[in-house]
Amino acid sequence: MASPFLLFLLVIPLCLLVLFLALSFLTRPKPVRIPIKNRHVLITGGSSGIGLSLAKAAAAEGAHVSILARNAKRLEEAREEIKLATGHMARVLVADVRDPQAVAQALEEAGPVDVLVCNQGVFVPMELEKQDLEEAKFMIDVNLMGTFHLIKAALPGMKSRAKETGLPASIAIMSSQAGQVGIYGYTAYSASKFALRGLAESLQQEVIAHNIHVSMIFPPDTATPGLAEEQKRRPELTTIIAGSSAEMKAEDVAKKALDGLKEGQFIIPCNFDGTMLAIATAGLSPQRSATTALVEVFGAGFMRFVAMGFQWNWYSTIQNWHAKR
Ligand SMILES: NC(=O)C1=CN([C@@H]2O[C@H](COP(=O)(O)OP(=O)(O)OC[C@H]3O[C@@H](n4cnc5c(N)ncnc54)[C@H](OP(=O)(O)O)[C@@H]3O)[C@@H](O)[C@H]2O)C=CC1
Ligand SMILES: CCCCCCCCCCCCCCCC(=O)[C@@H](N)CO
Repeated sequence: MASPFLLFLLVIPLCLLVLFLALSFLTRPKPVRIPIKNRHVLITGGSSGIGLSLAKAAAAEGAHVSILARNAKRLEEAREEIKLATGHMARVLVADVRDPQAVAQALEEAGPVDVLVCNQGVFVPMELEKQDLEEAKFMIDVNLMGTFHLIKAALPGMKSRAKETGLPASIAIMSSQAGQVGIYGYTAYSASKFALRGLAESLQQEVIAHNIHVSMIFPPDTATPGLAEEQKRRPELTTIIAGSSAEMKAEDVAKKALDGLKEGQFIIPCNFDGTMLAIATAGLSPQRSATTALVEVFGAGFMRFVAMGFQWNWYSTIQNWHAKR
C-alpha cells in the first residue's frame, strides 16, 4: 500500500500534465515556423541600430532584404555595411513612414513582402508638462501611424504571396519594454508603443486566415545611435527607472527578434527582465506555446508580487528625488 504522501507526490505531476494537455489543446493560434531563407524581408528603420542589425542577421540567413528609412545617404552606408558583413546587396527604399503615399510607392517598388518588420521609431523623452505637443505628435505619427501606413500598404501583396507560395508570412512590430509598462518621462513614447499592442492583437485575428502571423518585440534600452541621442536629454529619473532592465546590444536584440518571429511568437521578450514583464503582462494575448502558457498560468500571481516590488522601488526613487530638491 503506497503511503498517502507518495500518492500526493504523484498527484502533483499528474495535475501538471493534465493542465499542460489542456493548454496544448487550447493555445491559439497553432504553432508555426516562418522560413526566411530566400524570402523577402522588409525592415523599416533598417539604416541604423536595431533595424540595421536585424537586416544583417536576416541577410546572413539568406533572406532578400529591403531596408526603408528617410535619409538616402545613411541607407547607402547601411547597404555597404550589410554587403561587407554578409555579401548580400540589400534593396534600399527612401520614404518617410508618416507619408502614406510615399510608403505605398516604396512598397510598390519593393514588390511583395514575406516578412514585414515595422521597426522605425523615434523617442524624445520629457515630462508631459514640459514636452512640446508637436514632439508628442511626432512620436505618435512615426511610431504608430507609420506602422498603420506600412501594414496597409503591404497587406494585399503579403496575402496573395502567402496564398501563392503556401508559406506563412510575418508582420513583426517593434515595441519596447516601455510599451509594457509606463515609465517616467515616456508619456508620449509609451502611449505610442502601448497602442501598437492593441493594433497587433486585433490585426492577428484579422490576418490569421491568410496565414500571416504577427509578432511584437519588447527590447530594454539598447545601445544604438538613437539611444545615444536620447541620452543627451533624458530626464534623470527616466534613466534611473529604465535602468531597471539591463541595457542590451543591438545584435543581441536583433537575434532574439529574428528567432522569435521565425517561431511566430506573438510576444518576444529580449532579456530576463523582459521575460518577467511578458509573464506579468500576458493578458489576453495570443499564445502558441503550451509550455509558455503553463509558465504564464503559474507565474501570473507571483510576477504581480515581483511587480509590486519594482513599483515600490520606482516610487521610492521618485519621492527621494523630489525630497532632495
Ligand atoms: N534603442 C533603444 O533603447 C530601444 C529602441 N526601441 C525601438 O526600436 C526601434 C529602433 O530603435 P533604434 O535602433 O534605437 O533607433 P535609431 O534611432 O538608431 O534608428 C531609427 C531608424 O528609424 C528610421 N526612421 C526614423 N524615423 C523615420 C521615419 N519617419 N520614416 C522612416 N524611417 C524612419 C531611421 O532612419 P532615418 O532617420 O533616416 O529616417 C533609422 O533607420 C524603435 O522603434 C525604438 O522605439 C525599443 C526599445 C529600446
Ligand atoms: C514583473 C517584473 C518586471 C520587471 C522588469 C521591469 C523592468 C522595466 C524596465 C523598463 C525599461 C524601459 C526601457 C525603454 C527603452 C526605450 O524604449 C528607450 N530607450 C527608447 O528607445
